[in-house]
Amino acid sequence: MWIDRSRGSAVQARKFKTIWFPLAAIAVIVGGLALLFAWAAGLLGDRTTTRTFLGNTLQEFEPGYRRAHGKGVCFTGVFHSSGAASSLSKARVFSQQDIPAIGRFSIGSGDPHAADTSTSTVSMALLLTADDQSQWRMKLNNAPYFPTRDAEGFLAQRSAFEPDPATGQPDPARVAAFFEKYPEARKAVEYKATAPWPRSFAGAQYNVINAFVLLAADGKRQAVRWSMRPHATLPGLSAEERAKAGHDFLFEDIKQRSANGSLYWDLVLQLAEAGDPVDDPSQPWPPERQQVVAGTLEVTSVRDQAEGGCRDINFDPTLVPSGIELSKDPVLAARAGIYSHSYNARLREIGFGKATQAIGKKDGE
Ligand code: HEM
Repeated sequence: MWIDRSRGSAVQARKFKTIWFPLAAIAVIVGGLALLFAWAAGLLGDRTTTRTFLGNTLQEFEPGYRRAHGKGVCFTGVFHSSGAASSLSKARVFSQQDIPAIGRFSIGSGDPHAADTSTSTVSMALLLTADDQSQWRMKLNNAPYFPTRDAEGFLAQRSAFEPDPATGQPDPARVAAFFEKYPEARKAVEYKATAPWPRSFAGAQYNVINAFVLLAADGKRQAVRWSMRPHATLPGLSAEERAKAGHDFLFEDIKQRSANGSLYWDLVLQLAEAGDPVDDPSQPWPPERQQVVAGTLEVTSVRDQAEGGCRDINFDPTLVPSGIELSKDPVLAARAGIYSHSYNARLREIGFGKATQAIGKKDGE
């Protein structure tokens, strides 16, 4: 029998050209895209992504709560602008007299049920909505500065101070290596070791830490940081008082104080001068820098976070009104993505009915 071998190989070649080659090309493209997406999402390699900061809190966490500062309480009030900053920024918040405010007090712990004595970090989040519908969101901590010059330093610090399972203490060699890379962090660690423990949310000064730039109507730019300076002056907790303090003493205290009348904080702008480190949140500016009291926040009521209106707000500090701009501080830039990841996770859990406690329901309701 005669076999036309040349015809067979021509068929093979056509098959390769019309079927196998396109299939292989599609497989390479799809595989490449999958790898690219995995890399972009931080699932491949050891690149630092917004996910890296949240780690396993995206999966293994009490549903519906913030991935940090989970224990909090909502407040409402009014921001009374003094007008003193209106020449520095064209943002409406600096000229409108009374602006509705919603916010949140929280403690720094990730655990939404932590004892109030488990951390000395207390915080305020705030959203002001002016009559031109512009919004100013911010998050402030009682710490005066960030430990490290960049966001990766925050991760490095967390892992360096992780207790060694063998000793229950941080490994001194890892801590030393961290300080060698981030020498600026010594200042914050020493501050934390000696800083007073807050007695009340009402007496704490809350600091924005990252710098922003005010843009005036005449086009002038001024770098600033700001603080919420309390009218109440309260001493820190002594060690004995701390040992005796109840599990929720800060939250009980603020509910009681606000029931007795309004609570006040001045919004104090600190103006940078030439040469001040505007893009490094670990470096405070000299205390003698000019200050401007832009207005006063009056907190009129405090309510549980499950129903108080602040639960589903992302107080992302990069969402600023026209007249306030972001500095080039890398920690500020990193925070936007981190907060949006945490926000997406908790709202998704609420949406899928997994967050009974966080929304104030009992199991089975
Ligand atoms: C790389 C650094 C940081 C990381 C990884 C981080 C992480 C987080 C996360 C995951 C949340 C929960 C957000 C949500 O679900 O809405 C949060 C909340 C918060 N963070 Fe940060 N943060 C960082 C830097 C800072 C800085 C510099 C400040 C101080 C100004 C700050 C102040 C706050 C406050 C006040 C809250 C609570 C906000 C609220 O009540 O809604 N954070 N943080």
